[in-house]
Amino acid sequence: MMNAAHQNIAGTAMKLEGVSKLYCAVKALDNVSFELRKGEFLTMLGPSGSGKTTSLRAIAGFIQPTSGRLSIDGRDMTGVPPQKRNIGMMFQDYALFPHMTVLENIGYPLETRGIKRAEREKRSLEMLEIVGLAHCAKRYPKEMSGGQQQRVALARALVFKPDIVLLDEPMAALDKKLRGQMQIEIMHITRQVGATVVSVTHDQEEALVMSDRIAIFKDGRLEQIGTPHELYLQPRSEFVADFIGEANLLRGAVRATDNGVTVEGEGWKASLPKCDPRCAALKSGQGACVVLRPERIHAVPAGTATDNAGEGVIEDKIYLGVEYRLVVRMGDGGKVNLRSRDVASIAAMQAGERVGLSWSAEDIVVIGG
Ligand SMILES: Nc1ncnc2c1ncn2[C@@H]1O[C@H](COP(=O)(O)OP(=O)(O)OP(=O)(O)O)[C@@H](O)[C@H]1O
Repeated sequence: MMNAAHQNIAGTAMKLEGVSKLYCAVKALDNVSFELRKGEFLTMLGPSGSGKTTSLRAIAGFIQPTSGRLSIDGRDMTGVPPQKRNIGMMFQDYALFPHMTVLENIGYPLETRGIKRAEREKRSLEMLEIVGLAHCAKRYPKEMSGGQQQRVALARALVFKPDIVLLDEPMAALDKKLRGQMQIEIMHITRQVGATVVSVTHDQEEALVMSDRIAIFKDGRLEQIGTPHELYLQPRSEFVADFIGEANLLRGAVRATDNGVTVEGEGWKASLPKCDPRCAALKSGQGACVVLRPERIHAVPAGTATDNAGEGVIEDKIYLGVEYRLVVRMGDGGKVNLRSRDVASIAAMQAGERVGLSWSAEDIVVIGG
């Protein structure tokens, strides 16, 4: 994660203001605005067709936005071709040159920038050291493993100190175990050299592991941008709540009471006290969605309802070592998942029995409308 000193010296690396891209009737990007800070690792996450690649291509200069403005380091990028943008790129297939050695591959962007051979080799070797492959300088890409090739590609993307490095599905070609290792390695290397990174992925875990902030895309729109923690604790839409981490989404009706506001469904009730600022956005008679994270729900004896509680029937009880997972069927047939480390009390509960669920008002998110 970015440390405080890092944030203080950081300025704005890139700014998107109302960027849209139309392909005939398709809005590949719809009025996207956000700022990227220097030294930040931002991941664009979203389902297929949500606009991640289009954003990456617009930043790289391969496509021009239909409207809006994109600036890098304060410079308007309208009409600036890719080769005139100081951007490094790493693709999922690495795109290393097979006829060049590892050292020559890394030095290639320096060569195209007119850097002399001795300086090129010195800087390429320094980068090879940073990615831990100094012993492989004379090898050819085909003599390297997938993970090693990826580190060479990363070194090539970083060697000329680009303003921004773009990573396009960087782990897609790696198996699951190597992917986990490389996520951590790429994160460390890019932070070590102070790179500003924009990465694209479908993989929620990868986004959570590597990013300072995550931008969540849906249908060409930026749904929400924030730190992994913010997105998990304060999702602003059902989509984001469901996309980041595991969530129970309970839909119910809003009712104003003497004490505050409740949202109620069949067999459950969530209550916010009058002093809670969230009450202001909730209007009696409207629908709302209550987001409950599985680890924030407590299993209690049935019939001990409070202001923030529900009741249902245990459908599955699964022991996972450090915790139990319970699947509880609610009155309307919907299911609630909970995870509990209170192994002793859950062990006594049986599938088919009624169980109470309780939570505290601070641990829920209420999405109105
Ligand atoms: N060159 C193009 N011509 C027409 N439509 C396009 C073009 N490029 C993208 N689109 C459309 O724009 C929308 C956004 O596409 P984009 O490739 O940015 O999505 P994505 O989030 O990167 O998806 P994926 O995860 O599948 O790569 C999609 O509906 C896509 O079909």
